[in-house]
Amino acid sequence: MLRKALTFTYGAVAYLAFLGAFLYTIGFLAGAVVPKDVDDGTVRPVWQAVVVDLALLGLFAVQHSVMARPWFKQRWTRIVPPAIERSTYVLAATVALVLLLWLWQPWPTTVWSVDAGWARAALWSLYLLGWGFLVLSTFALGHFDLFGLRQVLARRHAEPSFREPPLYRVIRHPIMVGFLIAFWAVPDMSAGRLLFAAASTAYIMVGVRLEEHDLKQQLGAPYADYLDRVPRFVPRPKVSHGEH
Ligand SMILES: C[S@@+](CC[C@H](N)C(=O)[O-])C[C@H]1O[C@@H](n2cnc3c(N)ncnc32)[C@H](O)[C@@H]1O
Repeated sequence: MLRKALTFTYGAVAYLAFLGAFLYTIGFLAGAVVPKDVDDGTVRPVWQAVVVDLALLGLFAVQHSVMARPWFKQRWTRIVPPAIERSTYVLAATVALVLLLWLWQPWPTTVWSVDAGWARAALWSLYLLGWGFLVLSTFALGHFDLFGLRQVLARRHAEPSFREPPLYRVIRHPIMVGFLIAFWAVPDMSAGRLLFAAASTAYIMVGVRLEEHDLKQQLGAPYADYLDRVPRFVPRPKVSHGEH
């Protein structure tokens, strides 16, 4: 009974901590609502900001990539109970994200700034739409699975199974598309924010390939067929087959 309660509490704390860091990130990149955003802080020499920021992004990328690999999970679950493997991943991602938000060095030089009110409104709407699309996609794929809550409730590890909910029938990586929209749709782009967007985009391009490679190994023919049928990021126009 105690073990059950502890397992659930661990999963719930990991989820809520991630949710807090995630919501902070929306304000951090928008430069609104939160006390410290992407362009705030003491301005240091550019090379120092670039080195620190790339190291913080690199830490996040390494944590994500290594802990998501099947070989790592296999070894890791000999140490941590399988039921909390995903929650531990979520907690580690939260720590990496909080470090990034906390230690990020500003590079506030303006790269572009859109003046027209209508264009600013359109870009901000797109920004929020990107985050909204991302959250919606997590629910389409399995929100409670992705964040480890189902595993701590069922008290067991979830084996990967192929899923193709409606959004995933159009593109293979809607969550990543949500991130890409949110990273780039911004009326005021500083050099620091551009560094964040460019490095994160490069990481997403690598990360989805690693994920696809693993899923092809784990899920076999249905996923290989899915790779052939469904595009990665950009929906294919529907070809109408006329009557013959
Ligand atoms: C953060 S999600 C990102 C999913 C996808 N790349 C996206 O952008 O929407 C990563 C997890 O989704 C799982 N996943 C991705 N596509 C899947 C599919 N079609 N069926 C089942 N699991 C999938 C991966 O195994 C991984 O654990």
